[in-house]
Amino acid sequence: MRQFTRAEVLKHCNNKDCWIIIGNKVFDVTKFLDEHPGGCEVLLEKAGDDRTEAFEDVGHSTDAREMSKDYCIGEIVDEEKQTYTYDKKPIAPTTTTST
Ligand code: HEM
Repeated sequence: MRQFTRAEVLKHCNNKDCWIIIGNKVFDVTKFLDEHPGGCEVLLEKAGDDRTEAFEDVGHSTDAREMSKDYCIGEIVDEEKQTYTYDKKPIAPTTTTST
């Protein structure tokens, strides 16, 4: 898989050339701008940036996650990989404690 630095991805930040980062993967969503059910604005407003939290906050469907694979062009270089908040959550919580 091709590797990119975050600085490199940030250069692709307009409607003719729009990349975003989700979960340390790099997506070229230029051709997807007109097709995104959530609109092109949300993709363009922080084009070139890390959109992991926003992507997760929307609660994208499994279909959406599958669809994103078509646009994946590589990943972030190892030195710049992030640990996201969802990485820290337990995968299968066995108890639900509310305080
Ligand atoms: C490659 C990346 C992405 C793909 C393939 C994708 C795909 C989709 C799809 C298929 C939907 C329809 C609902 C669903 O199936 O979940 C959707 C809705 C939406 N997406 Fe994305 N999305 C991407 C990135 C993003 C990002 C970065 C944002 C940033 C906020 C975003 C915001 C939204 C919003 C606001 C909706 C509308 C939700 C609604 O109206 O209920 N998406 N997206």
